[in-house]
Amino acid sequence: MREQLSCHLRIPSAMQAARDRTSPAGHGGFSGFNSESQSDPGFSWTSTYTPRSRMVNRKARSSISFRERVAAILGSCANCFTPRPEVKKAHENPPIEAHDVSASPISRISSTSSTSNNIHNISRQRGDSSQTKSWQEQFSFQEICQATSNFSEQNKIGLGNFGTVYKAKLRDGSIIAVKRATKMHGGHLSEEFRSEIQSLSKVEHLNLVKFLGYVEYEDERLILVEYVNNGTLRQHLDGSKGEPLEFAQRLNIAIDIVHAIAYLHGYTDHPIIHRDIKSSNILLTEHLRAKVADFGFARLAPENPEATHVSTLVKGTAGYVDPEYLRTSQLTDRSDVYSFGVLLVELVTGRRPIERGRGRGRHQRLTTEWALRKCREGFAVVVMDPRMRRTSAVVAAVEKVMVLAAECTAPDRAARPAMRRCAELLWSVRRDLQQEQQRASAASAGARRHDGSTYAPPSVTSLRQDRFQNLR
Ligand SMILES: Nc1ncnc2c1ncn2[C@@H]1O[C@H](COP(=O)(O)OP(=O)(O)OP(=O)(O)O)[C@@H](O)[C@H]1O
Repeated sequence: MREQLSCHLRIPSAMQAARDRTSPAGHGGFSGFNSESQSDPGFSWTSTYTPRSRMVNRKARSSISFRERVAAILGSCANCFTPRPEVKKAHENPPIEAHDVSASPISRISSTSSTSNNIHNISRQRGDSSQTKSWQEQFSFQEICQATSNFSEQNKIGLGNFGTVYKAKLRDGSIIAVKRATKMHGGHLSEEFRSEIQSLSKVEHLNLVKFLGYVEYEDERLILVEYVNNGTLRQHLDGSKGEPLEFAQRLNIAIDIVHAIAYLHGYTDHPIIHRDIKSSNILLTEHLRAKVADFGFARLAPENPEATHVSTLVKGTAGYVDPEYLRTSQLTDRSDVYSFGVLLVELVTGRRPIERGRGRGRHQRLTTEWALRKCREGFAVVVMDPRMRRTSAVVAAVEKVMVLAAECTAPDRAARPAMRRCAELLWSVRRDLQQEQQRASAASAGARRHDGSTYAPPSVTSLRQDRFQNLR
């Protein structure tokens, strides 16, 4: 753990360089990395696919120390391109009743204080001279009690392994999310760890949930993060939130996710591995922008450039964990790529990685295995979430995404593409889809103009089975 912590501390020195590589554009991509300029990379059909999704004992996760959980959540970060934390204003959210709580005297400390105390502030200096005013968030346990109406049921928004998540309204009207550790996660936080928190809090990206601060008070441990107001991707795929997502929206979400993870992996010479990429860790904004949350298991990639992995206790979520990581306990950025591949299948099918309710045996229960088998047989259209509209353009795009998913989930991690490569591929899929849809709508308009008939898109049966022919 000590080694891990020391790795974390080196991040900020290279932060600016990493920032520079990140595009301010929403679904755009990396700067200096123009999606339009990418030639259609096509797909190399060389990977072999024999997914071996396995269960991970979730109980093992509860043994994770508070330190480890916090360390990681911290990557939940911020938008590099705005001067202020993008917290929701009161008028955008249901009001939260704040009432007084009796609390022990709380003293404030600055983020630079070296004294042990119960309040921790994160200050961020912005390099942009137009945004010279650095901002500093200060939080006390008492304030958070008030902001959450004393951790009322009404303000409870979720429950995870770390603890309970609450919505909180700060005095300035901002809305944030507060993760309150269950007491078993308690423990004293060292100065070293506080310093680490300060460091990791500087990892910022539009598609990462911002870390705002933390509070340590008696046996209470609170992590304060940006509130993202439109539920998790899993809730949307389950249909418990919002309208059914169309494929183009899912593709945009995948691209947001790939940007966030590629950013972490490309974080200077000390990449960060998320380790728990899953649909319930993807939060959506009202505009369906995705933000990757919960660095619950994050840790840094190998510090030594010659080292190819870090050895670690296997952690993650059943169905998403890289089988090679499970087998060897050796973690690389390609373990995140595996989880991302599973997530791609989830986006296309709408199903969870493990569908316990679907009959006996592995036939349909292991979604990735099932879906890729269907694709290899030429039935990509069958695996599509039935709530999505199907056109030939969409089916063609789905096929490409499924091929990428097959590559990402290749048993041999050396065969898996880097996240940056995944981004390039998804950009090209989106570009092709948009062009195809524009052509179709132009043809439709033209057809109506000339003869009054409506445009009939090509049959979806014209699947390009050859895409999958080399996938085993
Ligand atoms: N920043 C946030 N903004 C809005 N809602 C959030 C936020 N963070 C978490 N939530 C809600 O709280 C729930 C629990 O989140 P948490 O990160 O603690 O656990 P989880 O990711 O669902 O599971 P696990 O602990 O296994 O990672 C989420 O599913 C989500 O509904």
